Amino acid sequence: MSLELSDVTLTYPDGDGVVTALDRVSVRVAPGELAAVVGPSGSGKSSLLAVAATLIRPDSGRVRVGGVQTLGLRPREMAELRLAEVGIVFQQPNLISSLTAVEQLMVTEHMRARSLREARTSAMETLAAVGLSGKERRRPHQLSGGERQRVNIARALSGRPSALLVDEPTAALDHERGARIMELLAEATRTFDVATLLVTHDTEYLSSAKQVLQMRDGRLGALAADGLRTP
Ligand SMILES: Nc1ncnc2c1ncn2[C@@H]1O[C@H](COP(=O)(O)OP(=O)(O)OP(=O)(O)O)[C@@H](O)[C@H]1O
Repeated sequence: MSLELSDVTLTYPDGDGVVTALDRVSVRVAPGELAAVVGPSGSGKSSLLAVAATLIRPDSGRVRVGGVQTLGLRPREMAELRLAEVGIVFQQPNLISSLTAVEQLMVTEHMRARSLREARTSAMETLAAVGLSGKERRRPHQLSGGERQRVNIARALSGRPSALLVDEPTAALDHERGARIMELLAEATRTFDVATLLVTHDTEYLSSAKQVLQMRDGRLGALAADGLRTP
């Protein structure tokens, strides 16, 4: 089940007028596919992620996640859909300092009303899939920056979402670690058959992306060698 935004427009109030953060944006990401969106600061990348994550309702247009059309859903139904179908990787891992890696995942597993035993088994499997076998009982301060980012990614994948939304995953990492995290995201996208939409300033790691799109002034187009080509 893919992630699909069709003709999405989002405005924010700005004094007497409005700012158009997303201007008739359409994008479709298939399961197992990674799409990257690049664009300058203020172009609308965070707004795109927030709408795709069902955190913000657009003014117009349609958002479909995990086969569900979100238009017309009540806030509670949106929250349930988000919990079941959406994984979000924030730029900062925001791990809880007193919890071990496996416990970080179990917190979100438990929110999905799983038994503790099921939650632990699933959390261990997910950590293994991101290369953290043997480090399940470490707390955040006992992990490297890259390993903390892996726990962050594993936590977002732990509910087996249909869509994975990733905000600037390489921003705080050096070149080698940044490249490894992008490879991991590409691999996890295939392993978990998830539709991954990633936004980034970094244009150097885009080879793992199936689609590369460019956001400019709220409009999304294919990234062409000669600049923006609107669809
Ligand atoms: N809550 C808000 N109220 C008013 N305007 C906003 C709000 N959030 C964002 N904007 C405006 O919407 C536009 C898009 O912002 P957005 O945060 O989506 O850009 P971005 O590409 O993610 O930027 P950055 O790379 O700097 O994080 C910008 O003009 C921004 O000033």
